[in-house]
Order: sequence, then C-alpha cells, then structure tokens
Amino acid sequence: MSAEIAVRTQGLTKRFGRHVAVNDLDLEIGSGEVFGLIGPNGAGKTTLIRMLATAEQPTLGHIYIRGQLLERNQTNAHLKRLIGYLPDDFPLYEDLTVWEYLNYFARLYELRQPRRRQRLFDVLELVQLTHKRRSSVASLSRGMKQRLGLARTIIHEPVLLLLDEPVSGLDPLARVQFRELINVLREAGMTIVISSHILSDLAELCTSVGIMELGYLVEKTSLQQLYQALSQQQIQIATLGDLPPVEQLLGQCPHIESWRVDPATQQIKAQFQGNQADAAALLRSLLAADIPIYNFQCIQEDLETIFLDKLDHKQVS
Ligand SMILES: Nc1ncnc2c1ncn2[C@@H]1O[C@H](COP(=O)(O)OP(=O)(O)OP(=O)(O)O)[C@@H](O)[C@H]1O
Repeated sequence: MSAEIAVRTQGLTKRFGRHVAVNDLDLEIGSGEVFGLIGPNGAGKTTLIRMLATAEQPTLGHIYIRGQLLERNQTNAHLKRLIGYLPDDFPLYEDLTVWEYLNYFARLYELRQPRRRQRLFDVLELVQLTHKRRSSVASLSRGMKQRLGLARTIIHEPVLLLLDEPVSGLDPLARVQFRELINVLREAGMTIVISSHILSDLAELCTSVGIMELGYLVEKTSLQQLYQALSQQQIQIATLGDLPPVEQLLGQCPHIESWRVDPATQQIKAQFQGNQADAAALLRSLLAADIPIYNFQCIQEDLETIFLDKLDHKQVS
C-alpha cells in the first residue's frame, strides 16, 4: 500500500440538534485501500460518508482529501472531481436509456466529445452493460441498476469512491458480480470506502475495516489483524463417557483458556488458542486416556460472529 493518505479526518463531528451522529472521529485511509465501514443501524456510517462526499457539512473538525483540506462553505470543485459518491438511495431516471442516463451525468461533469463517448463505452464495458445501452433504465434488474449506479459514480474518473451500502438488497450472484467490479477498480488504483452491515461481503473485499458504534470509530484495523485480535477458535468435544475426565485433561492443556458444557447437548465448548498441531495433540491425549470421543471439532469464528459476540453490537440487522 502506498504511504500516501487518501482521506484524513481530524476531530470530525456531526450533530443533528442535540444528537451526535459522528463523534470526534480521527481516521486515516491509505491510498489504494478498500476500507470497509462496519456498524449497526444508526452508527453514523452514512453521515460520515456524506461528509466525506461533501453532501453534509461537518459541525466540527476537518476532512483532508489527498492532503487538501475540504473548505467549509466553499464549492471545493477541484476536490469534488476526485470523489465518486454512490448513496444508498441514488436516483435512477427510469425513462432514460442506459446510454442517455450515463451521458447526462457525463455532461454534468463537463466531459467533452469525443472523450465523452469513449468514456461511456469504457465504463459500460467495465460494468458489463454495453449490451444494455439502448435499454431503458426501468427494464434493468436490480443488480444491473446497481452496476449502472457505479458506472455513473466513476464516469468522471474519480480517485476516491464512497459507496454507501452498495450491495444491500442484491441477490448472491449480483453481489459476486459487484464484488468483482470493486476488485477491478481497486486494481486500477482507486481508494474505496464501502459501508455495509453485511459483514461477509466486506470480508472478501476490504483491505481494512473500521467499526463504528454510536458515532464513534471504535476500531480500525486490517481485516487480518481483526481476525487475529478478536477471533478465537473453539473446540467442541462430545464424549459417550463422563465429562470430568475430559475436563481434567482440558485443565492441563496450555492452549485451553476456558470451557463450558452446553446443557442441551452435553458437549464441551472450549476456547482454544493453539494451532492445528496443538489441537491434534489434545485429541491424542483424550484418546490415549481412553475417553470415548465421538465428536472433536475446531471452529474458527467468522467476522459476523466476532462482530456480534465480541463487540456486543446487538443492533445489527
Ligand atoms: N438529517 C438528519 N437529521 C437528524 N438525525 C439524523 C439525520 N441523519 C442521520 N441522523 C441520525 O444520526 C444517526 C446516524 O445515522 P446514519 O444514517 O449516519 O447511521 P448509519 O450507520 O448509516 O445507519 P444505517 O446502517 O441504518 O444506514 C442516527 O441516529 C440517525 O437517526
């Protein structure tokens, strides 16, 4: 990753009346990152993205895009050209054809001919809608409409993409297609901020994530670090025999932090910190003690479980 900082906020705060939607937020997003913004409903993700997109004025604090300050109460036209913003409820003019729709936005961005025409073809090709260019927007599937929205967002060749919940409501295939598109844009060098509460979607896309709650950025980390810091493995053990001998061996294992017995199934669920060889050694010791094990399973928690359980975000829908 380049050392260049694409987005920096300092003490960024947004209040709506007495309600603080974004609270004293300091954030740095490196150039070329795909930064996932995770958080439950009402955490402040949309408000943050809207401020970055200049669609909302901060109450306090500063935003720098590629080191340049977004000036309060100014048009910031030169910085706006660097930004592509896809809101979660972006407008689609359903009566227009796909070409007319994109051409309209290209003209708003003052792209001149013949470059405009070429840019439209390039973008349509990228979002795989070239064959639909004469179709009305109304006739597109939801996934196609979302790709058209993305095409509109990148028509002026921004370097920073702000995508608010771009995959919500898409079916699994459309999500995969959208993800592939994001990867292409990332490889082309764009910095991408993408919010979602569909955590598994972000997990496959992002180089780093920020977790928001109640307007605060409570965590910013690479996805790998998040897994390492927060993920714990669990080992589930079931025996046909008595539980105390199993518990005695678990107590002697240096990689077992704690365990509990599931009252419904009588399975032991142990928090495990070791690697695969450590797990194999534990299983060997159980079998060597003649314990009639019929289930021994290592489970790595996924991001969703980590998020819900460890960070205790109860509101995620
Ligand atoms: N224009 C507004 N006026 C008053 N309150 C607002 C306004 N916009 C947002 N809020 C409030 O600010 C808080 C943060 O809202 P925001 O939409 O940024 O959260 P979010 O994390 O994007 O949520 P979601 O995942 O539901 O989109 C919420 O409590 C919301 O009600």
